[in-house]
Amino acid sequence: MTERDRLGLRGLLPPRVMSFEQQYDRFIKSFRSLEHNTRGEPDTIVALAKWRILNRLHDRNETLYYRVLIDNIKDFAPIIYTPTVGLVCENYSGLFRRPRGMYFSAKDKGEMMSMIYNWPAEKVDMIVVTDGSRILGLGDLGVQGIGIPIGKLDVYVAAAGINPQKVLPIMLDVGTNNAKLLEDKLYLGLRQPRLEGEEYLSVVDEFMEAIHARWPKAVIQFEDFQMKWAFETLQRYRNRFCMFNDDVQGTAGVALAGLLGAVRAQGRPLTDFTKQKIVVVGAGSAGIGVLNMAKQAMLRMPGINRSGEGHNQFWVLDKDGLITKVRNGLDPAVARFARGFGPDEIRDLHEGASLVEVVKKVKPHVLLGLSGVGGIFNEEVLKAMKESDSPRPAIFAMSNPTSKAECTPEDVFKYVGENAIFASGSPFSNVTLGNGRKGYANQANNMYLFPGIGLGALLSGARHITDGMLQSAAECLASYITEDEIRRGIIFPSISSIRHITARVGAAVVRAAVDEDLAEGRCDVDARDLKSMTESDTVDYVARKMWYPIYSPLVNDK
Ligand SMILES: NC(=O)C1=CN([C@@H]2O[C@H](COP(=O)(O)OP(=O)(O)OC[C@H]3O[C@@H](n4cnc5c(N)ncnc54)[C@H](O)[C@@H]3O)[C@@H](O)[C@H]2O)C=CC1
Ligand SMILES: CC(=O)C(=O)O
Ligand SMILES: [Mg+2]
Repeated sequence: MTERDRLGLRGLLPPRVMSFEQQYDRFIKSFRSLEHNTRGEPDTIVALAKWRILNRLHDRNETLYYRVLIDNIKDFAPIIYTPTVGLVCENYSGLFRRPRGMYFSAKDKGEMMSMIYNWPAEKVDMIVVTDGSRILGLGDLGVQGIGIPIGKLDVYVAAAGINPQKVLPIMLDVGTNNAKLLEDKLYLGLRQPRLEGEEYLSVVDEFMEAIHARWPKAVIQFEDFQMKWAFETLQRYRNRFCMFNDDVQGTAGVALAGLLGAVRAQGRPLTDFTKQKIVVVGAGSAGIGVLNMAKQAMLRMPGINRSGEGHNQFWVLDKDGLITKVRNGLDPAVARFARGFGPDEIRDLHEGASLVEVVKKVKPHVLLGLSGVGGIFNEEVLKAMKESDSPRPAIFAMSNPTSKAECTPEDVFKYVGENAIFASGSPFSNVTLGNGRKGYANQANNMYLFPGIGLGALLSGARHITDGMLQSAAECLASYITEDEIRRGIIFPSISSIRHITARVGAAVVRAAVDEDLAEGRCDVDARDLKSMTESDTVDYVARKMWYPIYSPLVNDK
């Protein structure tokens, strides 16, 4: 009541004061009754209804929203993140009620340095930016892609404890090539084809300079840019700004942790990673990111010729089938992984060979999908995986959202066998196998790493994010799982532990920055303080820095 008096609210609210706990319970109760009342309705209707009730809470009470999210992250991540966030982006024009974040468009050229000051918060720590050109596996969604930075930053708040007052979701609207959106009268973005070449880059350059001018210490995460711009912007900015590309670098670390888990699941030492035969379906920003990081990890292992010559454990397919050295016009990033034609190299395969042919001939240990093509690991492909040279064949169906997953866990345990290891980008339920055993549906999503990469980079005060920092993040995630869990087919921890995982990953990133002499520290913790911390001090420090949602008194009680 004192607070109401001091804020001039007496009479503007009903008399009874509800506690935080009561408000929390009331929300959860209304959420559960929504679940009950929509039982039997189509999945998309239910998903959007759940998203709406959470979004309304987000708009009116940030503290309660984030507490609800943190406490129920396993239940709510599929609503604010993949898969529902994909549906929200697709229907953004109809769902739009109020803006969130900032929108920089091609029309703002020359104005960005001043418009950045329109953002009302004094301080920004974490930025997620997209140009909407490749939203999950849903393609070019133009301005509607803003849902992705919003969802990613919700995960930052929940997992990394970034203060929600200091996050900024950003849409760079440079047009869209999606004909349906260009014709849609309700479409909220620029109705023009995407800028290309130098015109495109000059918009992104100006945007990056504007951000850097106002918040030089902010970490900038690039998200869901189409492949050519994902790689180009990463090369262009990674040594000049504190930025990373989550689809290329975050995904790679998560996939590497999963690949190492698959080696352990076979009861083999980690150094046997160099002998794994890995088929990757999808040679886009995510697939190539994974291949680069996996190759680097192999080259660090003992007994491997460090030039990497003669060592190609990967068979990579894109929409035109198996990629070989005779393919014309290959992007140099992809060409590194093209198969040659030596007797060992090609295994009776040919340029453009189909997935099923490749799996039958190679008998891979791992089949990893980042293709954006739902169901491409069909019955025939999965049955061929049963003949894998691994006693525990691993299938990673990493494309998002759920409709784009390369296969389901049910099909994997049915066609590949109960010993298979399964992981997917979007969440699936575990599968009940015979004898009361469980087939684990692991989630292999970059959400295990990006919050820790961003938080670690921020707290280290490093001016850029190096491969060493990313590698430490991946190794930290890989070592999180115990031998017993691995034996049972669990290769990723539960999303419920995301804060705990993020504190560790964040600390690993800080330590790597210290080791590379890049950590400058932040606020009252300087480079020397960071240097003097042990590993466990660093975990404590990172955990202590996490924001946690409670009502802070605005006035002190008498
Ligand atoms: N689980 C996770 O954490 C992540 C998942 N992803 C998912 O990965 C997917 C791909 O993302 P990007 O690599 O950025 O997209 P991209 O558009 O850059 O690449 C897609 C690749 O798939 C290939 N492809 C298309 N049709 C194919 C077919 N029928 N057979 C074989 N290959 C085919 C294309 O040729 C291209 O090489 C998306 O669905 C995205 O949601 C991306 C990042 C993280
Ligand atoms: C998870 C993610 O970043 C993607 O699907 O693009
Ligand atoms: Mg992404």
